[in-house]
Amino acid sequence: MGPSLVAGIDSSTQSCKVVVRDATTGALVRSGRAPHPDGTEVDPAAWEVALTAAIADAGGLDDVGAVSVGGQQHGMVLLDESGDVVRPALLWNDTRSAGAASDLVAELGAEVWADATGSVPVASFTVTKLRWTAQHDEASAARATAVCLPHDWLTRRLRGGGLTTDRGDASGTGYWSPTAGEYRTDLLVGAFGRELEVPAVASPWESVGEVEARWGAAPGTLLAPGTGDNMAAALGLGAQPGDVVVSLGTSGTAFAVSETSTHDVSGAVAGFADATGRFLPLVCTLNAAQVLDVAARMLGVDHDGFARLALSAAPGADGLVLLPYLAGERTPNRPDATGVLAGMTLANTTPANLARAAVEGMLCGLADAVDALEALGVPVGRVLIIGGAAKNPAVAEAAPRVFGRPVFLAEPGEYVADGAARQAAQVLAGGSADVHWPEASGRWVEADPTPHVREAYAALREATAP
Ligand SMILES: Nc1ncnc2c1ncn2[C@@H]1O[C@H](COP(=O)(O)OP(=O)(O)O)[C@@H](O)[C@H]1O
Ligand SMILES: O=C(CO)[C@@H](O)[C@H](O)COP(=O)(O)O
Repeated sequence: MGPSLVAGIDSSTQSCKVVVRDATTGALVRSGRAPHPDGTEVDPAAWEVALTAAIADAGGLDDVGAVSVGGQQHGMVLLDESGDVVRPALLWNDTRSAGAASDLVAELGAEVWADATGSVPVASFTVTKLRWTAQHDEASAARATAVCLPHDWLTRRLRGGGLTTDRGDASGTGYWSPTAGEYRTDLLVGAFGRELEVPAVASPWESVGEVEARWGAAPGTLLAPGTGDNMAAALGLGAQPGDVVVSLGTSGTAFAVSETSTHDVSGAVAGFADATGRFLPLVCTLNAAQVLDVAARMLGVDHDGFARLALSAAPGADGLVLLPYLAGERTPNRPDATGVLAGMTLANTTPANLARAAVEGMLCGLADAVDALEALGVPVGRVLIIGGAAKNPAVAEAAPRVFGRPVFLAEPGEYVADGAARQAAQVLAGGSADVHWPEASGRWVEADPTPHVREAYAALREATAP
């Protein structure tokens, strides 16, 4: 009998997490983690350092049969002729390429982009970072011979060479068509000025090689294709059409598994592919968990103290409203925006109301995201909440009020790493055999809706529109 364990990796914005699970039952056997450096431009070597530490923290890979990497989407990793990294990676939340995004959309028109790639590019998309590099870092552009994404690069490092990716992550580049399942080299060349080598796109349950011995893996340890972190989370949760997942990590995302592709010309909904052969319409904001981190720091409290403050305030924070665009914003597309605190009076400007306004502002951005999915015809049966900030009791209390419906609060967990592990289990099983892991557990949270909170937020959002 072969090994019965698999490892899933989540190389996300703020940290690297590893889970080791039983391939047959999905039971968690052990796990580990390590932090990533801050910043929106990161040397990929730092991800490898963190992966090495997280694997060690998780007790190593010597007894696992297959490994898969889920990673933050869109980040641009440029390689030279020798396969070395050319410049620090530009991450999904680096807004320097906003001007490049506007130019690319103006050159072809939003409809052409939405038709070709499912999405209208904003600063997050890899294609805009290629244009930015061609214009602002000519020396790096001249050296580059290949482009890949964070999960592609770590997969390459685990294998010891080669470039592979999957449908999910390829769909966030801006030069791959989820409907045709093919690269749009013309779009890459239009952005960068010439061709670059791109990773081969593996099918969902295809093995893309073996893990090199230097990682402490046994000979024959398989590598699964990996995928983007949101696609991996969908897989880890076992999301089905009708489920809308809201992830409150560094990014705030709302996404759903769909049998059909989407092509939103407004650009609000990105028409990604998922990790299983289906599609993953997704809305992403730049401002989620870190809004609460900053608010807690400003108030001089930890996450628990912050929750106590926010829970002690009434819904609506006595009229205090936070538009939380602290990192600029992606949806709506306002890359140069800053946060705005409105409605301050002598009476309502208290620590409790500030904490409440931060929670509500973050959630209102995500409630808008769910509305955008629904407006595109995505069915919203169940809203599931995951991600670091979902651990905060104030978020759990406010979410059903702001979303205006009961929400399913998934048990705190590493759903991206779990999804990667599940993909690894499927690859280990030979691809075609179905792997059945139990559904994610959690609890329903209900509360009376507070539409006045959404209305006050929408008024501020519109009043500050450029
Ligand atoms: N109890 C909590 N309350 C609010 N935020 C939290 C809590 N625990 C963790 N976080 C925040 O969640 C974020 C990490 O979430 P995670 O989903 O792992 O992000 P990512 O995948 O983008 O790296 C950090 O900003 C962290 O401070
Ligand atoms: O850009 C997107 C989705 O399009 C982000 O969701 C990134 O994939 C980063 O995710 P987290 O690190 O916040 O999980």
